[in-house]
Amino acid sequence: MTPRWDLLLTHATLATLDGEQPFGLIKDGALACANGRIAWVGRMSDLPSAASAVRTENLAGKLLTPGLIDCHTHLVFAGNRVREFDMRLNGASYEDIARAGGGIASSVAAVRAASEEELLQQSLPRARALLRDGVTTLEIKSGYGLDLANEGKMLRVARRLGETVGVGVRTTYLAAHALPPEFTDHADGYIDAVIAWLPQLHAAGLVDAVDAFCEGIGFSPAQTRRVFEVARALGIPVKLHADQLSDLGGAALVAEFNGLSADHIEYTRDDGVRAMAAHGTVAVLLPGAFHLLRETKLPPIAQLREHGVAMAVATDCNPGTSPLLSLRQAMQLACTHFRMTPEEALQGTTVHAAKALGLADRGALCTGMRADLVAWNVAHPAELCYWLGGDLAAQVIVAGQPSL
Ligand SMILES: O=C(O)CC[C@@H]1NC(=O)NC1=O
Ligand SMILES: [Fe+3]
Repeated sequence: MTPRWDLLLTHATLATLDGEQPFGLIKDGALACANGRIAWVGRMSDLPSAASAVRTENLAGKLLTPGLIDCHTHLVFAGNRVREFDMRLNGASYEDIARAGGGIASSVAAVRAASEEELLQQSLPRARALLRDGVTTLEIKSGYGLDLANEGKMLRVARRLGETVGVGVRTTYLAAHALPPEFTDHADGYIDAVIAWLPQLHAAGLVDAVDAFCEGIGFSPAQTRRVFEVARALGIPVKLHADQLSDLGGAALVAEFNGLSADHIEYTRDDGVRAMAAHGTVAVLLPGAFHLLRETKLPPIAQLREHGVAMAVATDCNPGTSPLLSLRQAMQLACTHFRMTPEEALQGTTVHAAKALGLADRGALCTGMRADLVAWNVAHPAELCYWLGGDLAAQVIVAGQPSL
């Protein structure tokens, strides 16, 4: 039977992220889409001669990759915190600012004051900026509402962003991000509330995963564990802001719950890496926050490689530690600061990022996967980590449809 495709892209340099070749590279390749899925991928010389498509486009050697997946963002927020940026340039630490009532708390006030529509309108430009730079799936966390109504507002805005911009969105409930003013000095009572709100938000279809900020200026391992136990009882996967500023054993804790990912992990020790390897927990590396905070403690990249822990890379787009609007820039920082290879960085924003979100239908150029694709104005995948800035995405295709 002659295949009848919707779209056929020819003469492309395919970075499939599949197979034995570095980047899964196929020179002079072709890829066909049908009904939003990849229907055929391979060498031009193997293309079925009778194949035809509604639209055929010759990419003339351009690089074609899977759509990029930003697996860790706080993209929904109001206002910004440029003043803190200036304070940090003058020597204040992230903790100093948080303890002085700035930091996350100031974003909480702004989100609570914003309507759902205002929050959507302020967040749309950030989602569109990431899309223009090749992102076709976004994870978006709550965590600036810190009460039921405002956490729900954030999660609804996250869902609406996906519908409005036309990208895939996975939501993460991060009410355990900071202590709201009404619970000052009463962290355990706030965790009771965080746990109480979860079933209702999950029943409303707003929660795909649960996260917490396990840190000296966040919540303790014991408080984190309480949240995770309720998530597990509800069948919701977990992930964790783990060991970012100190070693609290966060990576081992989220691995114990078969967590999707441990994120940041600058201070994670070998036992945490081994636990992640044993449980298939992905390491999500966030070089934007490392860079903006001028952190010096590197995540345990060598141990992650040694133990075969999948490494993802994300923007951590947020107004405090990582106002980063380019996942490609995060890849560049991951190579420059963390010495990841360009192949590891691209794996980190495709196949490994999909794993960090529990998604098996995207992240590589394989038959049957979602036809989320980016055609780039470059010839080799390493250039995605090489160029700083620039407008490299020639076409972004989501579920087989051009999105730009
Ligand atoms: O500063 C913010 O607004 C969020 C910072 C972000 N959240 C977290 O737990 N760690 C981070 O880097
Ligand atoms: Fe974060």
